[in-house]
Amino acid sequence: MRAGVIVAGGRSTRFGDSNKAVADLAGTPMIRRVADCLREAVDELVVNCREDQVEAIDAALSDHALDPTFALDEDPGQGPMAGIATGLGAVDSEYAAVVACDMPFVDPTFIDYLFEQAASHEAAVPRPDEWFQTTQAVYHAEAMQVACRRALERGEHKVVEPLFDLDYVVVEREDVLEHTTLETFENLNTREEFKAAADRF
Ligand SMILES: Nc1nc2c(ncn2[C@@H]2O[C@H](COP(=O)(O)OP(=O)(O)OP(=O)(O)O)[C@@H](O)[C@H]2O)c(=O)[nH]1
Ligand SMILES: [Mg+2]
Repeated sequence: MRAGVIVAGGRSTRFGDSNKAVADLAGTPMIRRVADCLREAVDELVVNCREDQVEAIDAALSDHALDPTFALDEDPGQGPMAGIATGLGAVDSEYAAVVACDMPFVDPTFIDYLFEQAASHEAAVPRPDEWFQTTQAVYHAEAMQVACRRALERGEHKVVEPLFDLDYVVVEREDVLEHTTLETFENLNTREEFKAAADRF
């Protein structure tokens, strides 16, 4: 069993006043596009968000084959790492792919590859450039959850911080490019980026 966790508890400030997770992207809410991609790679789906987002996200994912469950931020606005921990706390599977709600081009074959790489380790995290792509990575759910909670207790909010407590595999650029394209990491933040991306579906 493999899980997917979509992290969607952000405030979408660069997008304006509305929740970008459910914003229309070429006729489909963005988060539904992410769930559709994950459907090819996982058996269960958890959506992490704030309580006030549930109704709209649930509607955006209505009748989805993965039948998502929600994991709500108790203390909203603590950043993506807190959301990752909350989401991972709700999965049944040993390993979970964490994907941000604003990555509508996520490549399921690459997610498969990350699951393979994470096996017998505690995480597989792509590093296509100088940054770790911690919101498109596969984690041992329990181990990462514990590491996130520890990092938060230390007052750390950077998502790389819990990695250093884990046995993690780095999927370097060359390896990334052998299995997918950089489009998989593209994340949409502004209305302009939405408009430009919509033309590609
Ligand atoms: N649970 C949770 N998720 C978050 C939080 N902040 C960001 N995220 C999620 O992390 C991912 C990447 O974050 P951003 O691209 O910065 O999204 P955002 O924070 O909603 O948008 P901006 O306000 O424009 O930065 C998105 O999937 C967000 O939903 C948070 O405080 N809590
Ligand atoms: Mg943000």
